[in-house]
Amino acid sequence: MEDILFYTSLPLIFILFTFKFFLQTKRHNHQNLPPSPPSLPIIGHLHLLKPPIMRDVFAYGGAANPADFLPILNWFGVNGYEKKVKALAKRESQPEYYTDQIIKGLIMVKTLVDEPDISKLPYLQSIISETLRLCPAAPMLVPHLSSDDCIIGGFDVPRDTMVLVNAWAVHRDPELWDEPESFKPERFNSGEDFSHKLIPFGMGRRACPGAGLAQRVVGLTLGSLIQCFDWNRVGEEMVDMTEGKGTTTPKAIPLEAMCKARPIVSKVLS
Ligand code: HEM
Repeated sequence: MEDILFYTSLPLIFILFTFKFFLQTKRHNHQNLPPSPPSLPIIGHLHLLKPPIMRDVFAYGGAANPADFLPILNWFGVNGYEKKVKALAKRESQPEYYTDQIIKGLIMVKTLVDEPDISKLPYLQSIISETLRLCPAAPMLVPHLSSDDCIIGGFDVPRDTMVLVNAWAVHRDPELWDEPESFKPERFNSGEDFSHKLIPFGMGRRACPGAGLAQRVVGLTLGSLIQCFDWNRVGEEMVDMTEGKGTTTPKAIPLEAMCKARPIVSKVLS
């Protein structure tokens, strides 16, 4: 008799246990919902992601479904998880809204860009290289002094002469660059060796020793800014790229831009 009671109670205990697990999962999911992103200036005409949908996508994406472990629960209608995911799928069906860009964003938003990712983002690197080509931070590099009599480009240069390298002109030389005045990051994807004509860090023994560090930090900063915010101009006019005076090519008119936090920012702030 005791045996019969024991064996008949086993499924009951198992179902109760599973139900408890289900309730815990439910509570856990609700507790872990990240807060909505803080409201930042909104750019009116940009099509923005809906934060509540994103919040639910991330919450359900990481949740365990009890019915996956015990399919019998589906017969009893204890499949709230599945219902929620199906309802979410209906809320998300806006084909005109889900452009390739948005879909790529949804896949990559999962985690914040980190230093090891930078080398795997060649187009980001190309954007940085093209920016340094057109706007080298030190357009005349740093003044050098010839340590001996020498000939540079056919010119006799006596010892102790100050030598300036016009990197700005080298970077826009039509003999060296195709469409030198155009901003074309893709030119760096050709596999060509640019080390002799792209010289924002100088070259040779006195080249910038911080080039590797600078490229990583700029890549990480730019990557994070693109990943975390939607950007736009403040008005209709294009950004004024006129160069101001100074050794480090400041912009004549400081850059002003509008940004709107993407949902991933809530992850950073929470
Ligand atoms: C985007 C960022 C940077 C740019 C565009 C840049 C550019 C340059 C340039 C053009 C030179 C002169 C090279 C020459 O005359 O041939 C230089 C020199 C130098 N840079 Fe940078 N640099 C950057 C970041 C850094 C960082 C992050 C560090 C240090 C951590 C650094 C340290 C130095 C030093 C010590 C020199 C003098 C090297 C020497 O005279 O032997 N730079 N840099």
